[in-house]
Amino acid sequence: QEVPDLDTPAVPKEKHDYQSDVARLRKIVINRLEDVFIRELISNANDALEKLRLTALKDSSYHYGADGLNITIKAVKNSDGPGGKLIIADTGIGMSPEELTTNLGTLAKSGTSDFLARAESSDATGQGNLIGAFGLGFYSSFLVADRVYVASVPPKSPKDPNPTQYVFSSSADDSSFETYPDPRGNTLGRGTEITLVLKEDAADYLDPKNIMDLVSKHSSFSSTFPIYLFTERDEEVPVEDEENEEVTSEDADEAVVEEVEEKEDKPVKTKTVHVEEWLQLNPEPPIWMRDPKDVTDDEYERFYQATFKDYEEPLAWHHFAGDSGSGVSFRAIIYVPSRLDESFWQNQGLSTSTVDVRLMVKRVFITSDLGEDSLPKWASWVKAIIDAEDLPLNVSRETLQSTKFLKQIRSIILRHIIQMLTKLAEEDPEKFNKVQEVYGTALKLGAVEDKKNQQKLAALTRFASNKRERVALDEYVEGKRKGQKQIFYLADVGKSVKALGDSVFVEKLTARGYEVLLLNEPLDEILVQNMRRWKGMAFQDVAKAGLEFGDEETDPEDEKKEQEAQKERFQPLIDYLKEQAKDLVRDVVISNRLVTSPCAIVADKFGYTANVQKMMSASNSKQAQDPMFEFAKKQRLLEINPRSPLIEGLLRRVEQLPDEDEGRDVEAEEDLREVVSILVDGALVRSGFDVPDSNEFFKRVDRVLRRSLGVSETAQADDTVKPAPPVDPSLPSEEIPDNGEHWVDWKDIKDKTEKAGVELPEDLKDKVSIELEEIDEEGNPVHPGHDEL
Ligand SMILES: Nc1ncnc2c1ncn2[C@@H]1O[C@H](COP(=O)(O)OP(=O)(O)OP(=O)(O)O)[C@@H](O)[C@H]1O
Repeated sequence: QEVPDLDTPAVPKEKHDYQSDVARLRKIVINRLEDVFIRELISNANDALEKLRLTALKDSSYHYGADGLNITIKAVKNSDGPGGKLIIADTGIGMSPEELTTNLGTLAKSGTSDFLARAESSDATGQGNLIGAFGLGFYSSFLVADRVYVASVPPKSPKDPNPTQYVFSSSADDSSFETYPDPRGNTLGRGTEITLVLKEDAADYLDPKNIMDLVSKHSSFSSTFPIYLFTERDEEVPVEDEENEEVTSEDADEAVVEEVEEKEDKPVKTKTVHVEEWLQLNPEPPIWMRDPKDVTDDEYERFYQATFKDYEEPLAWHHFAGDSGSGVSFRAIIYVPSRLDESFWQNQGLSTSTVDVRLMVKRVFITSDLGEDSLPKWASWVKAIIDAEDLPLNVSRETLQSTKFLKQIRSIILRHIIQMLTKLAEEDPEKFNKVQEVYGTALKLGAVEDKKNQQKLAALTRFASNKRERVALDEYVEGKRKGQKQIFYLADVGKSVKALGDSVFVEKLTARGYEVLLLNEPLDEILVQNMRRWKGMAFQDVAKAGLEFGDEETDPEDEKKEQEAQKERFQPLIDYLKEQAKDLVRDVVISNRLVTSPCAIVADKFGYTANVQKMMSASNSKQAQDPMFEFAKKQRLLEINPRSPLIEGLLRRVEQLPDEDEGRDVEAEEDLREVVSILVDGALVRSGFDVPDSNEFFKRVDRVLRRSLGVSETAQADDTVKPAPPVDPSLPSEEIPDNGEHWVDWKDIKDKTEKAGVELPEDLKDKVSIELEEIDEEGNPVHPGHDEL
């Protein structure tokens, strides 16, 4: 039966304006020719089919019956000239007239403006990727089509037992679109048919071979439903036996003798037939159902890109089958994307996006919303597809919840992602390094937050150290020195690893060959404090009291004696320092951690390290004003290095101070106090703390410098300054011409100001004369001979 054309002038049409973003978007898309359109349309068709299947699962009044769920592609060449149409149809959920208008005429997606900004500003390269990445699906049709018709009709339902098929029509350069009832009537029964009237230069897409290539390149994984391509060809087929027999039987009598010969010689009669065939383009079972041995890396990558709409390749994946423990067997693939979304650290709370974990039952997509069982924050970047074999197919989310399966999925995925990364660390260190670069901090977050998996996750974390770029805790333990019972670390958020390595606290450990973890990420210190020990070794902050090398007992007897002697010898200095620095530290001790530095400030066991103190002050929380904070702040020790010549010199000076009955030398005492105070402040800075009063500190440094240079301590700098001249109200206000440029080139100013003077505009030059005179601070002329000017 002849159907009226899709677009007849007789039909009354409703005209709509595109939402402005859509107009912007179409401009970008249309100007960049890419092959992605077919992938986008297939992916939309797949979504529509999935939606229908889900709806039918939940609502039994919908059924898709025996007519199947599929996607078809058909190229139709123009009979009267070059060019033609490409028709992509699906038997999915379809769209009502209102849906045609809202879905295709508006962009509701939140990321769209962002995309527009990026796409408009970037150059043409990689646009296909961008389009794919942002899934701007339907509009990519205009890459290849001058005009696009979308005919669509929703399935019959009790609410609408007789839905009308509607058409959306728009040309590539229109800023509006039309909708109208399809003049052909309801030709689809159910679903959507997209007709692309191909541009002249897109005629290649009329060749089925090219479409086959494209689909296998971009879309073989975009759909779990069969994709059929219409093919037609002329074929020479042998004429049917019956006909042949008819011919031979006529002259059967004569032919008997020569039968054999005749059969060989006589050309087989053939005829040309026109064969039309729907060829399935994706005959393979879905990738997760296949044996991992038979799936190539390329297939895994393309499947990932198509399913999770990521234009980059995944870093790693793991394909496995298993049993949930509650009797549900499943197959799954989990992927590690090559980058962590920028929003990862910004989003508060649990955030898994809708495509991240796709739960299927017997190949049927059920949900990607695991609700309260979604992955914990640290693993929220995992992309997974999981297909359960034996759940009842009519599962709704509610019944799913009660099957315990969702909860199990969560721990299954977490377990496997940890297993996979652990294996990767052992077998492919290079790739694991990449994983570290992207997910290092997320894994640390996991080790802090996911108590159940803490040990395994902590084993996957890596830290910088004074010996290696990256070290695992287990590697640290392996490399420990004899007797060593502590894992040494120094933490200072934001400092470079090098600066940490150069710290006074690390110098001795480095010199003696101990490994020190250099922690500069916010989560590092939280993690080690949270875990307290690893494989029986306690974490020890090297900036804190309690540092033990573990070989102290084995020190030879005479060495111990020497230490005792040292303590005795330095006692006068220790007493003196204790008194001088009593506001800053609780005690003064001889250090076992310094090599070349004269002294350092060390946090007591329960005091705050510089790092913690900084974080607390910066957070400006109530905590910082808490008296406990003040108390903990002072829980510090001043450690002095007996081998430093400076300390040795200081000891001599303290000993030389005349005591009360000898008559005090006030000046010498003052001198010494100043030196000590600078030394202690220096130690604070060197140990990462702030000096209590930096003005005082620099004044003292200033005085000591004067003394060492032999400059008078009381001589004042000439502190007269030239006051800023007032504005003369009798002159017109100075106007700075606004030429739109607000940046002034410093060089211009310099050239012009080399000589004092005033630049007059050309037209004023002979009308105005200006005299300049130099004035002093009080505003009096400096050169009485100014009238010579
Ligand atoms: N074949 C189709 N059947 C039913 N609805 C469709 C079809 N194609 C598009 N739509 C509807 O039009 C909307 C817009 O499609 P478009 O491709 O522009 O974006 P999208 O599919 O939402 O995004 P993405 O491509 O990232 O999934 C879809 O969300 C869907 O509701």
